[in-house]
Amino acid sequence: MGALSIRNVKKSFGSVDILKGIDIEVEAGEFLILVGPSGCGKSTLLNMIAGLDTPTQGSIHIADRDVTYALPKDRDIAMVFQSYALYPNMNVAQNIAFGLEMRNVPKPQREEAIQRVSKMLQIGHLLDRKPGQLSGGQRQRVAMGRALARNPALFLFDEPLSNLDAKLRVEMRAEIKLLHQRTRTTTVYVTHDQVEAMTLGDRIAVMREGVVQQLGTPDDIYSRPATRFVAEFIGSPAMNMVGSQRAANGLQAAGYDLALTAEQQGALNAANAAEVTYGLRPESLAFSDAGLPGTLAMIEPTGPETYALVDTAVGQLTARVPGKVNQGVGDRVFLRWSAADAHLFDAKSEKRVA
Ligand SMILES: Nc1ncnc2c1ncn2[C@@H]1O[C@H](COP(=O)(O)OP(=O)(O)OP(=O)(O)O)[C@@H](O)[C@H]1O
Repeated sequence: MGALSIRNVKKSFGSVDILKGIDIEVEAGEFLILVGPSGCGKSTLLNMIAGLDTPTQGSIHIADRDVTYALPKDRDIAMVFQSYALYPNMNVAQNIAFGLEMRNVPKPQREEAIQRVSKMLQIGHLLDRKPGQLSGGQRQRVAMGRALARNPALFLFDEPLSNLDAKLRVEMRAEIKLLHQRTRTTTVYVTHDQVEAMTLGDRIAVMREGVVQQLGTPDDIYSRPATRFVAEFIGSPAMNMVGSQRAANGLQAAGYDLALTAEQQGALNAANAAEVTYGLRPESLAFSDAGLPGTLAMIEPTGPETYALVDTAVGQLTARVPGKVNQGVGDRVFLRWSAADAHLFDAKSEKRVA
């Protein structure tokens, strides 16, 4: 059995069902991401793992122990929040050691823990400062230090980086990853940021309206999204979605034949879907001398690559091309792609067909 089992967990507030039966098994040492749009129930689920709330139905097991109704302090977990929740009157060392003191850990061991985590997080020079004398990134490091001092069985993070500016967020993200590589503490990390999800997670649970739509490795989620929602939620710019109909020899959108592989054709025949959403990641599109004709509507250079919005008969498509684009707005262009790069979804059920 795993380090954390979430079994058929449901949660309702009054008559509103917020979580609709969540099943997740987390292995020891794994870094699991819960990601999804605002209001999908990520924090509600995390709070139940932490013991800050109880499920309406189902159970939660940590290290094979049923903790569904156990108090947070009896769960051997440590939690890091978006708001650092440091004690303003205590210095950094006291903040780090506070949890240990509450558990009556003797002073020499507390000192040892302060040294260990402050070295790991490179905050040794800040131990005498109060939280008010620290930057946002330093505060978040102290909050992590406090959690690490305890050597918990399970680390829980609730959007820990969302209060930091963009540059610091990238730095702290790398630090959290390094920290996990070093400690291998089983971790559940809530975010609505798909880049954090992709870069940090061993596996990602993509949630929508209280349901896990897909649970898989970052590569599974990106390369084989199980639903249209997952396909559009992960990846930036978002996957292009073209509405299409079955035709005698494949798929058509606005009279244009969309290329299919033999395998996709077979899956389509088996799926019996009349309307199909044909998805193409922006990086799957390239400019060419022939292909789908269109007009360049907008050019967004980012430096290493350019996002080009192209108006075509099948709708506006975003292409993500390396380097610069030589053409200008209003120019006629042709888009080309490999059929194998297309993602097919049943337009009705929104589930992946191929
Ligand atoms: N105590 C509560 N009483 C009633 N409704 C609640 C309560 N707590 C949360 N909700 C509702 O449950 C839903 C899920 O909330 P939750 O905070 O889990 O979402 P989230 O995915 O973490 O979103 P965010 O990214 O915005 O934090 C929301 O619609 C929220 O309004």
